[in-house]
Amino acid sequence: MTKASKNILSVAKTQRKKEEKNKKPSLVEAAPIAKPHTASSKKVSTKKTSTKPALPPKATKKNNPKKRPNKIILPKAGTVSADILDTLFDVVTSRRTADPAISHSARLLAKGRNKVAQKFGEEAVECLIEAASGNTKELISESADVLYHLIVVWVDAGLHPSEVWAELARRKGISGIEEKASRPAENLVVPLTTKQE
Ligand SMILES: N=c1c2ncn([C@@H]3O[C@H](COP(=O)(O)OP(=O)(O)OP(=O)(O)O)[C@@H](O)[C@H]3O)c2ncn1[C@@H]1O[C@H](COP(=O)(O)O)[C@@H](O)[C@H]1O
Repeated sequence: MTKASKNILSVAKTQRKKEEKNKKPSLVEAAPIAKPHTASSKKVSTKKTSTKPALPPKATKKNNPKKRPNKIILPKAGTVSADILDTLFDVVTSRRTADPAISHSARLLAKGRNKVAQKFGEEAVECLIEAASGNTKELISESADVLYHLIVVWVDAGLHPSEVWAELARRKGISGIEEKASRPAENLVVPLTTKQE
């Protein structure tokens, strides 16, 4: 190596160190970096150092793929639609004939209607406990359990989600208060006991 190229290498290293000190590289920047365009490097690079490879980036915690832990990227709230319920229904339906040894849905469905209904009730109670306790994070998890087990109930009952969606659509725009007031008088529940008795 000539004295001139040693000097260039030394200038490049110092420059790179300065740059790394001033900013944290992103994953995109982890690609090999080009040599800095200093006046001296430009002058000589066309002759003696043009064939030399660029210096590899220094491994840091952020750009070293060997040290980066595998991250599971979960969908963010707002990026998944309720269509996932229809997909889940199709999956659980397909499990009716699956091996109970490898499918929780198959195992549950094989236990019969009472067990399916009981599991849904248990999950609903767990959900309401989290709601009443104000535990938002746990409420998300328990709500997902409730929806899954409700879908198992539907599969067991031979009911298609579109029937429930249609019922919700029918109710759209009808206030619950208005609907209750329009019920026939015989449907009103009369208390069996009163405080006067
Ligand atoms: N969303 C769910 C889901 N939510 C909860 N669970 C399971 O429901 C079970 C509830 O646990 P519990 O201990 O309360 O109930 P348990 O194991 O029946 O116990 P016991 O009450 O009988 O004593 C757990 O095993 C959970 O993993 C679910 N299992 C499956 N799904 C979905 O259903 C798909 C099909 O699953 P498999 O049928 O297992 O292939 C999966 O890909 C998921 O998308």
